[in-house]
Amino acid sequence: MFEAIDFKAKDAAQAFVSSLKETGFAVLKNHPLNKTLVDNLYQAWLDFYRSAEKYQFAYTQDKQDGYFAKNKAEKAKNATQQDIKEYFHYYPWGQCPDVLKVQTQAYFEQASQLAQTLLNWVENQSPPEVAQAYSQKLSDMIKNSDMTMLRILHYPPMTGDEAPGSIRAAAHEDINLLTILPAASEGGLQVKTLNGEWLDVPAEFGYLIVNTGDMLQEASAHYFPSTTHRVINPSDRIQNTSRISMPLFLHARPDVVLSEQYTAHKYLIERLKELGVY
Ligand SMILES: O=C(O)CCC(=O)C(=O)O
Ligand SMILES: [Fe+2]
Repeated sequence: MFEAIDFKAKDAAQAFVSSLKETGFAVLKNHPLNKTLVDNLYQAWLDFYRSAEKYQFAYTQDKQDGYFAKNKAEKAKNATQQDIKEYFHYYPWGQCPDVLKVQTQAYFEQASQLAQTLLNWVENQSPPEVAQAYSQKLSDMIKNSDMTMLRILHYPPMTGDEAPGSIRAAAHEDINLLTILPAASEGGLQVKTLNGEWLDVPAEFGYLIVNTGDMLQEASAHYFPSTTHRVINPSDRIQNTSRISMPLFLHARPDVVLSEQYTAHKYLIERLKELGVY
């Protein structure tokens, strides 16, 4: 089970960073995200996904903003089937339906600010030998970055016609530095522990999931492990239900050196190619 960390506790930063180190993720309670705003966004984006308007926002390969239809959805590295999902990549500079813009931008700012705070915690709590190996301070890696992105996902109700073996989101690791993931509208998210067990993550707004992405793993020479996670298909009881979720992916500027081998840009492009979206 999870031990939730109280975001407002005195030792929160230390507890948070040691959880990332031990498991690649952390569960935060007493977090500052706004439930009403998130609920409203889930409903408003669900309406968008139910309309044909979505097709006017198709993503472009070079910028990666906009709508990814189900048949364009990424295929997790090493997975044999595409995920059963459609999604939208929101960047402040990118495409967004007018009716969703104000609230989506408000949430983007709220979640980005929290992500920055948490990255500062990681920076301050990194052991000296790890911190010395960062090419620049973690907080500088995201300065003026326009790569941080909000992904709004819609997992449609299951129809029974899904390709055998396909799953809402196959096991994967996130590409970015840190991911901020409020409870989805339904359960299904599981994270893999370091001893290989799948653990159900609570889908209650009070618990916020934060996980390490591959770029932080790379920048820390694997001191911080990047968590493997997935979204399993619903049981019979909720077959007819859509699922909406909204991870924020905190990204470094493209020029940032992560390791001897990679800049953030090189790393991202390599990963997008593996996912079949670039
Ligand atoms: O839908 C979720 O709960 C998780 C989504 C996810 O892991 C992702 O899009 O990277
Ligand atoms: Fe993910």
